[in-house]
Amino acid sequence: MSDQQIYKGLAGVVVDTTAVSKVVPETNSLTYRGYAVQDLATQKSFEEVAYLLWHGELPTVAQLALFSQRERANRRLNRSAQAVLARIPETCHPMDVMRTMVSYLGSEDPDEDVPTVEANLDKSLRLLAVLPTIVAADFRRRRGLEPIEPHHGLGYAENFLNMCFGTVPDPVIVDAFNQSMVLYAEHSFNASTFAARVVTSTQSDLYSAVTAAIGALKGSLHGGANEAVMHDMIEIDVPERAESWLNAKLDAKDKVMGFGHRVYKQGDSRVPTMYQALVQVSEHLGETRWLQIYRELATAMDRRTGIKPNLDFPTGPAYYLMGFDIPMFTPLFVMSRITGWTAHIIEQTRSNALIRPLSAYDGPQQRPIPA
Ligand SMILES: CC(=O)SCCNC(=O)CCNC(=O)[C@H](O)C(C)(C)COP(=O)(O)OP(=O)(O)OC[C@H]1O[C@@H](n2cnc3c(N)ncnc32)[C@H](O)[C@@H]1OP(=O)(O)O
Ligand SMILES: O=C([O-])CC(=O)C(=O)O
Repeated sequence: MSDQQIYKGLAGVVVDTTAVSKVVPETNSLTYRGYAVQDLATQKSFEEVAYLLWHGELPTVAQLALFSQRERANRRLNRSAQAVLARIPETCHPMDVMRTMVSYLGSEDPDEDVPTVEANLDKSLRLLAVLPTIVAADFRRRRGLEPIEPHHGLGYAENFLNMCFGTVPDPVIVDAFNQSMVLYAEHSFNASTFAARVVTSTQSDLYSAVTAAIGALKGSLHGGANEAVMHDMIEIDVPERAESWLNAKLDAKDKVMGFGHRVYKQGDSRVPTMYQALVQVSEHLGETRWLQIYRELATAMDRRTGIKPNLDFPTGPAYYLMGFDIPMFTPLFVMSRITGWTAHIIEQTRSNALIRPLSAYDGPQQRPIPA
């Protein structure tokens, strides 16, 4: 065995600087470009936060108007992309659709010899605008429904919800959805963002980096946890069963999805805001079963392990209550995190160094090929 220090999972390793966001687990704080995420979630639209992440400052009224105009103008999925979507089997996971569609869109958007910030910002905006159209069309086709065209008179959240459900829901739902988009948008060097930065560091293109990030987000230790949370809650079924279900899970040494975090050990800074959004949605709809299971599980988990919920824990039931099918939850995360990923891709491009760590070899010693 080597005597080199191993940083398994890169835990605790600082690999670069970033000006996009700051996570301070000790004070339970998360800021995007210096603004507290709780303030952004409750006071700003997702479009404003996207602008902030990409440009470093919140938009003026005129800048936001121009940004929204460009976002609205890029929402339609062209015919060739619609045809690709129609060819992807409905039996696959919707995250496979996301990965394939982003890869396809990359083939329609030519690379520059040397990617400029401006060109990458344009590509990022096109993805921000069109991903909701893809998610909504995929959601509807799985229900045997025709897609609904984007509505240029509606903001990002209203338009997306309208494309999914054929109606703009009550402002309570729109607001909770907007908050989830803001809270999911960015989180420093998480696994999917790091995957995007690794791909970018080889001087590959933005679509390749986003495709890799989608693959990383799909896993249940990362974005896929929001789906797993809801499957678990449905299995638990009634609040009274939450504690015994949890104990059986922990006794079997299984992970409980939606709990724990690589960086936060005293609780995820985004959870209180999303929990309030979940409360609002539950009370508005008069359906508090999932909220009660949430409380029972969180209390029992804390009592037994001290491990706290992460953001995927409240978003799971919130998205379910909003009417989304469970396999669509992680694609919703993609719609939001496209902003953080691309902000990091642009930052990595500006100040690049090939990402290539070392490994300590622990295989067989050198040996001759058998005769
Ligand atoms: C938006 C997001 O991506 S947030 C993350 C979403 N992912 C999940 O919710 C999946 C469930 N959670 C987990 O698997 C983990 O907490 C992770 C992967 C997120 C972070 O884990 P790490 O920092 O690598 O810590 P690690 O997995 O080593 O856990 C440390 C200890 O806590 C335990 N632990 C951590 N999370 C959990 C959990 N969710 N359920 C049960 N035990 C847990 C581990 O079993 C381990 O115990 P041990 O020391 O006795 O072996
Ligand atoms: O930071 C992480 O490791 C995971 C996470 O919470 C996120 O990506 O939002």
